Amino acid sequence: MRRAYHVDEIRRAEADLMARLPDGALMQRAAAGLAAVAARILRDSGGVYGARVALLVGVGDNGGDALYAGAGLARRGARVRAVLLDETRVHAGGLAALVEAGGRTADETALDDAELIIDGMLGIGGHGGLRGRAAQLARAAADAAAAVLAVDLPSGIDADSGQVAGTCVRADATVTFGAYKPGLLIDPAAEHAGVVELVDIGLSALPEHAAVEALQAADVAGLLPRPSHATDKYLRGVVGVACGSVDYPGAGMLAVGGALRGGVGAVRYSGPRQVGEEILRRWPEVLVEAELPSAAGRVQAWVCGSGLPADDEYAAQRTKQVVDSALPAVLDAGALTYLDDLDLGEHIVLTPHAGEAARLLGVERAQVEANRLDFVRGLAAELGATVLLKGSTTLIAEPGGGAVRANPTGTAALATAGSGDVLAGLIGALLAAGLRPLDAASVGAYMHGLAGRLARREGPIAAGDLLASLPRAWHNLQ
Ligand SMILES: NC(=O)C1=CN([C@@H]2O[C@H](COP(=O)(O)OP(=O)(O)OC[C@H]3O[C@@H](n4cnc5c(N)ncnc54)[C@H](O)[C@@H]3O)[C@@H](O)[C@H]2O)[C@@H](O)CC1
Ligand SMILES: Nc1ncnc2c1ncn2[C@@H]1O[C@H](COP(=O)(O)OP(=O)(O)O)[C@@H](O)[C@H]1O
Ligand SMILES: [K+]
Repeated sequence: MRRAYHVDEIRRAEADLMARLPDGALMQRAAAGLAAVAARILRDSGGVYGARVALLVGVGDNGGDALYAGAGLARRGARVRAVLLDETRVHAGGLAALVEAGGRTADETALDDAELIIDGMLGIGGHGGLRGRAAQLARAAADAAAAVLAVDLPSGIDADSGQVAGTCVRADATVTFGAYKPGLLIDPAAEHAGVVELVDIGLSALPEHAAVEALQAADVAGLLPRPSHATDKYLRGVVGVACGSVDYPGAGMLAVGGALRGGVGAVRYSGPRQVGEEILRRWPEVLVEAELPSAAGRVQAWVCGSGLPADDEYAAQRTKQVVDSALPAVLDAGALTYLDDLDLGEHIVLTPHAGEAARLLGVERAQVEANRLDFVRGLAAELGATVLLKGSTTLIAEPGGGAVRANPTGTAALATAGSGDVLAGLIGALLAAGLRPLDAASVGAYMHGLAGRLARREGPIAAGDLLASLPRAWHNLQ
């Protein structure tokens, strides 16, 4: 699991540790970790000795880290040049160490022939987007041929929210110190960080709950339902799917397809007769049941809403019956328009995209897009349900607070009609198999993204291709 903490939490943990260590020790640890990663990158392109390294050096401790790491590389024979953001404000000890090791200051032409650029302009002390010379240097780094290694985080991203306001450094790799920051897990900032490596500097006084966490492959493998030897189809779980309508039958098909790939023993379909007949033609193994959920056979969880129209009495009734069953359920798409007066709870997973979330909160879509972390937390708290906010980084929040999950497997290939229906079916199956709502939603998003990544290798994908690659995604984790 990758755990990320907010800047004020990291600062408190850092102060606790600094009080117990000699002056400057923490920066030395950070710089040593940074220099080790830089050396590894340079080794892959011909070695540290003689390599040309440019440092972008800001006015704070982020610049200090870069200078001490640069000194370490210079001692190993690298030709290190420091481009200072402000010559009147620079970490004096770091600059002295660099010069003593044979490095020197330079103007920004140092970027032109560098093999590696180390971005030490701004770390967790940064506020707002890059301005003036910092923005200019970020653009020059983007134009240069060198690989870019960010110190702690790419300069200019918002560490706490993952927002990017204006120009910001785009790194190939980031060395982050002590703990992840939410911005390293949430787009658009995460996308600017490249491969993120965590350097342990001994921070221990971090809060019990992370602000944001991201499941990794091993976590997901541990959560996937696995049938025991002596199981049967009912013990594995039965999921009910109340999706699809006469006007939108495809959404019902795709949700059923996702549910069939979610590790349950059986899928029951409840909906219009003609949609049920279509489903049976494609999947004879589905149990096609009554048109209303309350009349269907027993299930352990429901999926409802994909392909349900708004302002429709039958759709409202299907949604209400699913929620009234008090079973765990996924409410997607159309079902999100019928939430008034329903008794939601943590066991209900709502799956809005930013537009649907905006409508539920009575705000503009752009506001949600601009601060997805706050809005997913707010929506979960306000509606009293588990909320999965879809998007380039899908986020999942519980109504009682706690760590928000950020999905690490997203790919733009998923932005294709019907892909959300597959996701809803998949999460419903994981709920029926017994995963708790937060885990079902985050494992579902992880597998959905992984299936998208596998499928896109063969070319552009449609939602149906996700169904075909889900078993491969599953296999990859076993
Ligand atoms: N937190 C930790 O545990 C550790 C932190 N260290 C380093 O210290 C960094 C934090 O250092 P600082 O607190 O000095 O902060 P930074 O070095 O991130 O930034 C400091 C200064 O940049 C200026 N600034 C802020 N926003 C700006 C903007 N948008 N454009 C231009 N200038 C701007 C301000 O004058 C601010 O005081 C971390 O990111 C990390 O690199 C490490 O040295 C050691 C361990
Ligand atoms: N830029 C993106 N990068 C990664 N995933 C995305 C992006 N845009 C959308 N997605 C994902 O694609 C899926 C689209 O779902 P949704 O908006 O409900 O579409 P539909 O209703 O057509 O199925 C969601 O899982 C969402 O997280
Ligand atoms: K930085």
